[in-house]
Amino acid sequence: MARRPLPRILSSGSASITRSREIARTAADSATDVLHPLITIVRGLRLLAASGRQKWVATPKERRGPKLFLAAACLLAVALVPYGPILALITVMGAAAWKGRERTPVKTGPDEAESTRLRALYEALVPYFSVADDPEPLFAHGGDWEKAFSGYAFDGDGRLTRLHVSYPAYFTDGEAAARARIEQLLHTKSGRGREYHFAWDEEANRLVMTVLGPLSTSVAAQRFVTAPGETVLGFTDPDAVRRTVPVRDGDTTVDAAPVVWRTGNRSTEPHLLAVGQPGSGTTTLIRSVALQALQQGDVLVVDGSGTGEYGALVGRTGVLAVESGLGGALATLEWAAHETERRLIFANRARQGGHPLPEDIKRPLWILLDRPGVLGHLAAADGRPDPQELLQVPLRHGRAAGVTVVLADQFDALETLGETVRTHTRARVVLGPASPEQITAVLGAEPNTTPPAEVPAGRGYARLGTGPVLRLQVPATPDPYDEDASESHRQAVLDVLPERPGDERPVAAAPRPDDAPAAVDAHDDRDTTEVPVAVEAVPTGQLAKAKAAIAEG
Ligand SMILES: Nc1ncnc2c1ncn2[C@@H]1O[C@H](COP(=O)(O)OP(=O)(O)OP(=O)(O)O)[C@@H](O)[C@H]1O
Repeated sequence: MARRPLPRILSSGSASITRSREIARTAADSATDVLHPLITIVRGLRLLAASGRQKWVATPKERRGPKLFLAAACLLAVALVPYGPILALITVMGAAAWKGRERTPVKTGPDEAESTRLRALYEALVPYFSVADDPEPLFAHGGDWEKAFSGYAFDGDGRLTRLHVSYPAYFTDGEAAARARIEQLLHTKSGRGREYHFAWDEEANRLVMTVLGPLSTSVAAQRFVTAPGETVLGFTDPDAVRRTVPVRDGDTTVDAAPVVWRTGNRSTEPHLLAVGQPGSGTTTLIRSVALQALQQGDVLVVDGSGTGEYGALVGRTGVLAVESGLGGALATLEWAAHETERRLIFANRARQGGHPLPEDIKRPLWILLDRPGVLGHLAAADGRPDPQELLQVPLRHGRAAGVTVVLADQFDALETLGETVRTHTRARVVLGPASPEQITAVLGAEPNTTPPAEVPAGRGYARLGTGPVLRLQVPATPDPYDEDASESHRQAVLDVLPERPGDERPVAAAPRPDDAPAAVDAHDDRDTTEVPVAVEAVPTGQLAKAKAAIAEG
């Protein structure tokens, strides 16, 4: 059926109506612009009159007479003074203009979009925070969300950044699963991709959700202001720890909140285990710990990944060995086990005899083991003992002997870690993207934040013993020979690296005490029988003897 055209009056009429409306709107806008000063003065006069009336009403009756007399006298004076009335008029107009000026309105409540968001959140929480026979439900479909949300804040994009939720006392906030459901829901509804912190106040039945800003990634390796025996694992949220340290951040110095790990014979977490996905920054963490350890102690590095990422440490003062081959690793760890026993015996003798500790056992010894899982695999294939077995003595007795063990591995190697390692590494770190379950498996507790799916390298969580789970950003400590790393960060590492005594000589020929192990070149010698040549240069060293024995059989 052919469509009949609209009557002319209707089709052209609507266009002319729209045009007239536009003209009227433009005229109104222009008039408002022109009359704006007048409108301001009138508004101001109205406000002045209102405030005058209020003052008059508030004046006690017995004082009204004198006030009236004073006002009349002023008026008379103004009238008699030359140009008085004109000046008075200008003053009143000026005061009215000032009073009537438009001020930015103070925001007193959520706008429409924000109210809609809060209502949606409230409705989503109803099934979790209500029961059928509650006579006065705080959460009910179509209920009053303002009673349940006592505080809230939004960012410039209209996304929630803080929310205070009051919940009914019968909600099972003691159950981790119940809490996790609420956290998951709030996290999802408030926008993914950000990290949320949840603080449950079980006594007051209140939950505070806060969106956490990202931790700074610009702090690089440097000499941190710490006491002897303290190592900065990284930096966390300012309100999570009680202390701050001044750190260089680019060209400025800022106060940062450190995650400080205490080692030594009073430490309750004498050894550390770091776990992450490949590329999450565990090697960088070990490098950062090594640089700090070298300020007061000696370091043995065993690099199971064999990628030569510790090459910059080779031959530095205090670096006793950097090993990556299985044979060398076994020998080094065997030496470390004997050294732990020796230190223990001498320390006991000194204590029993009432003497101070001998100088040669005072310097802390650090055993840094990256990817022990790989070495364990190689050892099993070659019918040799797992290097982890040699760690039993340092792990068990290291605290009293001034020996600290740091291990790092990937999630998939967690099962290969033995019982001794698990029991004695009470300082724990998880780096990189990880599920709440993975984090809980390593730290023994859930983080009270929602781990985001994407995190920069060196970002994760730390837990010292039974302490709280802390967010962590490890200082940027790249391999200074890694040309892909930032030049300033590489230079920062070079600045804190100890010197190489006699840089012009071969590393192995550097002078060492007789019983100290040799500085061994960090080649990835996957040959499991060959002992690195450097060891032969110190035939009197204990490490050399141990290596020779292992090489023989
Ligand atoms: N804290 C950090 N700050 C800045 N960059 C970092 C940090 N940690 C690691 N990186 C960068 O991330 C990359 C991987 O780091 P790293 O080698 O330490 O990871 P990994 O966990 O040992 O990985 P893999 O075991 O696969 O070698 C490197 O380029 C390193 O410079």
